[in-house]
Amino acid sequence: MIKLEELSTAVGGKTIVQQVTASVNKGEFVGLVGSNGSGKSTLLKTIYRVLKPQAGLITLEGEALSRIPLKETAKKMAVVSQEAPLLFEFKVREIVHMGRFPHKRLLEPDTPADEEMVQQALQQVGLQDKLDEPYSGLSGGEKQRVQIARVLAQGADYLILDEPTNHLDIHHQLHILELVKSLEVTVLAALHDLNLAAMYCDRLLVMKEGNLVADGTPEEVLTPSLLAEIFQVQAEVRPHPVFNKPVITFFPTETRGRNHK
Ligand SMILES: Nc1ncnc2c1ncn2[C@@H]1O[C@H](COP(=O)(O)OP(=O)(O)OP(=O)(O)O)[C@@H](O)[C@H]1O
Repeated sequence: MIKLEELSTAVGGKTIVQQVTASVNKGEFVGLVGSNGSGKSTLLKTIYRVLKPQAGLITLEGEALSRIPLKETAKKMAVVSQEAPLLFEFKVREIVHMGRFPHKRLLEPDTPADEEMVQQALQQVGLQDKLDEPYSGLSGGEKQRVQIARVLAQGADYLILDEPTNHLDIHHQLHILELVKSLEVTVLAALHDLNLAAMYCDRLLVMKEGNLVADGTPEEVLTPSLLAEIFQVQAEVRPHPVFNKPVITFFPTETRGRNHK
């Protein structure tokens, strides 16, 4: 379980995340949603320890995160972040092997078991053919799938994903979210596509201007009034005809009301 207690984070002297109290229970797939600039990435960066909390506490399985050595955190928590600048040229297999680093001593060579995990992870994201290709030559969506493969190879119980599907076509969006869901790990993922969030998440946390303003199941949270408040859009929410999850239909701004006299 990841627990946030009154968590605040400042960037450049400005408090961005404001006193967020929330939890991600073991085995849950929790979506983090909110408008651009609402603080989702900043909150996730604080959880994966790129940023230090300004105030408050984060615990992982009951232990204060700040007291857990970074390498131990990496064994438990894998991250797909938005920015992954690479200064050197790596092959796809080398990127995925990086997922094994937390499990090894410095300069310890890769074992056949590591190699098998790497190959299996690439197979799971459908990129086994790209094993020896340069990472920099891949498309944005392929790079994102390699990052997911790295996370799979890491074998962590907690996944922190910052918009893990924003470069993917619809087939791969569904495939990756289904794959992540099937792992039965604990997931906290910032997602922009609210219909996908509704389909895959057990619970949604909604951010607005750095505050957590809603926390509940997709059915509880994704109401027309919340969508209007958070995203300034008019929308209709109905249950999915097969899966019974909420499906949101948005009304384009310029035709708002035209067909609904
Ligand atoms: N390094 C930084 N320096 C200054 N301001 C920052 C920095 N990082 C984030 N911010 C500010 O913090 C706010 C929240 O940004 P954050 O990236 O956390 O939002 P987000 O909800 O993830 O947005 P998006 O949906 O656009 O990815 C924004 O106003 C942003 O400008």
